[in-house]
Amino acid sequence: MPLFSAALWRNARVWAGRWLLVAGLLALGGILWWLTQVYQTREEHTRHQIERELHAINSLQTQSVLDWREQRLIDASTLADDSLFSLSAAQWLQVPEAVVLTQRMQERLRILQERAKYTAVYLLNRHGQLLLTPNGSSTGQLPEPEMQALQDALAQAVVTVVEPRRDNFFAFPFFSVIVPVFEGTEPAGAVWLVSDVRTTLYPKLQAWPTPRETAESTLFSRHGDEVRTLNPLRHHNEEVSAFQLSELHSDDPVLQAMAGARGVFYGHDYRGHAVMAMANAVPDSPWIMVSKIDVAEAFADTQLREILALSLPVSLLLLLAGLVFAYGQRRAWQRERELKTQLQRNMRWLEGAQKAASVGYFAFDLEQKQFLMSSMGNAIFGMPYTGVLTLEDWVHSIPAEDRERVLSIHREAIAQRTPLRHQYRIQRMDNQALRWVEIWGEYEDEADHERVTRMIGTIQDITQRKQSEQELANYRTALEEKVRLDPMTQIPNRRALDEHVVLEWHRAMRNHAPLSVLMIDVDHFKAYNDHYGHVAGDECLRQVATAIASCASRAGELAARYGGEEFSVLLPDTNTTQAQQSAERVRAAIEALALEHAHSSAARCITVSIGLTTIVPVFASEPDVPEVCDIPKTVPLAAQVLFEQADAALYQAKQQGRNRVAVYASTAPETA
Ligand SMILES: Nc1nc2c(ncn2[C@@H]2O[C@H](COP(=O)(O)OP(=O)(O)OP(=O)(O)O)[C@@H](O)[C@H]2O)c(=O)[nH]1
Repeated sequence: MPLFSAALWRNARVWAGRWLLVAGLLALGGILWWLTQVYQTREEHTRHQIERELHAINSLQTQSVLDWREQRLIDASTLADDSLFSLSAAQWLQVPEAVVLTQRMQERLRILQERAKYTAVYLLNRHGQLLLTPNGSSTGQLPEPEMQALQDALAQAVVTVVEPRRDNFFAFPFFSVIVPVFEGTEPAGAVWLVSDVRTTLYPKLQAWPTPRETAESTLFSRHGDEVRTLNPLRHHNEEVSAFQLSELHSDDPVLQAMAGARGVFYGHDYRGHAVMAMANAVPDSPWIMVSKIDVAEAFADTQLREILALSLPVSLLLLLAGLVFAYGQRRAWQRERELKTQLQRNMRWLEGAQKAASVGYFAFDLEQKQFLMSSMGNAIFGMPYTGVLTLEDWVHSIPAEDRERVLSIHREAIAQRTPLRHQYRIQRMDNQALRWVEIWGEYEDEADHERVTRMIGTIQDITQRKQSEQELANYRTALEEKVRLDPMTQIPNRRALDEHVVLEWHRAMRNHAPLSVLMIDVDHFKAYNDHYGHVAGDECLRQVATAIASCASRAGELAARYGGEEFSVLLPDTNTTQAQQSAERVRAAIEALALEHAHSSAARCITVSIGLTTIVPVFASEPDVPEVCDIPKTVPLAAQVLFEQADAALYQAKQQGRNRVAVYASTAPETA
């Protein structure tokens, strides 16, 4: 006996498979966790890198703007401290019509404009009237904010600035510096230095050292509920210079910066995009520099790079898993194909066998009330192959006289849930021919009777078998008849007589009725044979037999050839007197044949001698009937006594001269 049985091995394989699956899932989970950790670490690293980049750029640009602003103020302060220029300007303001002074003043203004790269330079009086430019005299009045700045500059003797703004005065946004001019201690006027911020400031903000598409630096300043932008917004279709605070997202970097946020922070900008931002105030100004970049862009490259890097092991894993899966699928597919081929071959064999044996199979759906049939199943009912036989068609195929019987058998089988074994006749649908079929049916799932819905089984055309059986039965009957018939005389033989006498003996015993037997022998038949020949002897015996048989016509009576030229007649329910009469009728009937017998001592024709006996059979144990010692207890042997007694009587008839009837006479009573 093997150490491990097949069941144990199978069990072990199943468990090994389960453990392998669990181990595989755990390994996959571990790898995914490790990949996530690696990805998060690298993402954090990238975040720090971008924050550093943003910080550097913002600081750089803030410093650059600060430098630009300070440079403007330094230039202006230098001008304010230039006493020679102040003196010249004050003189010219007193005598503006002096040509030489005017030319000298214009020259100074031109040098100033070119050196400090101002967009416009004006000399104006202390009332704000524009008087002189590098290109010639000028007219007009200083605009309002600058007017206020002029007042402050003259009052405090300091250089004042007007923050960048838009005004109809110029077609561009401009930054103003007012430099006061004094004559001694008396305010005389001022120089108005104008910078176009588009050409002087914007380039400093646009210079972003990395090729980022969404990177943007903007200078903001707050004015009540309004936020003004100093430079245009990179991603705004229209040129917007101001926002209402309410228009901005609650976490807009500008709002956060206004609220004091500094360093790197996150939010959503005016486009609604998630951004990383950095804010810095420009010292000594109301400006706040906000630099930002879209989170999506900041991490896009990184994510792509990380995903590409991390996807390599994942891809390898997936490839491996895919290969294993494909291998498994291929094996399963091959196995399935083999099974299908095997199944198809088996089905072909089965169908061939069913066709040869005229067997079809069916599935009877108890709920749908229809038979699902195989092709042979349909063919047996003489219908084209549809795969279905409706209950109605099936019922109609059963001959009307058999229908109720067949249906009740089916109903009972379904009700009792017992297997169906049944033979019945059907009428084919195509040619109406009557056929015998045999049906074998069982329920599909016998274990669960409650849910039985189908009976499956086979149906076979057994017409030929039935015909063969019938022919066999007929042949057997004929054979049996022949076995009990004497071939020459065509009347029952000794065998038939023996069987019949046993039956009648029993009946007589039950009914206490007399039973008589005639033993008949043809007289001098040897002489007849010798004289007329055996062929004539046979013919004579046939006629004698026919005549004797015609005398035994009552129910239960049987005439038989006992052997040779001896015949016997069994007369049930017949007493001695009646038997004598019957015997006389037989004797007379033979005589009446008038078959010539020239060598008979009894007559000139064929005659017979008859011995008869009558017995009333009784049970040997009956108390009031004296036991007859010479009658055996078994019925066949007891019946044999009848023939012995009749034979004895026949002997007497022969002795007494033949052609006569003799009754058996003994000392014993007539019953046995
Ligand atoms: N032709 C023919 N003869 C038969 C047949 N069976 C028996 N026999 C003859 O019947 C004869 C009987 O003769 P026996 O027994 O001597 O008696 P019997 O000549 O009839 O004389 P009793 O009986 O004394 O009158 C025999 O010769 C048999 O050959 C048969 O089937 N056909």
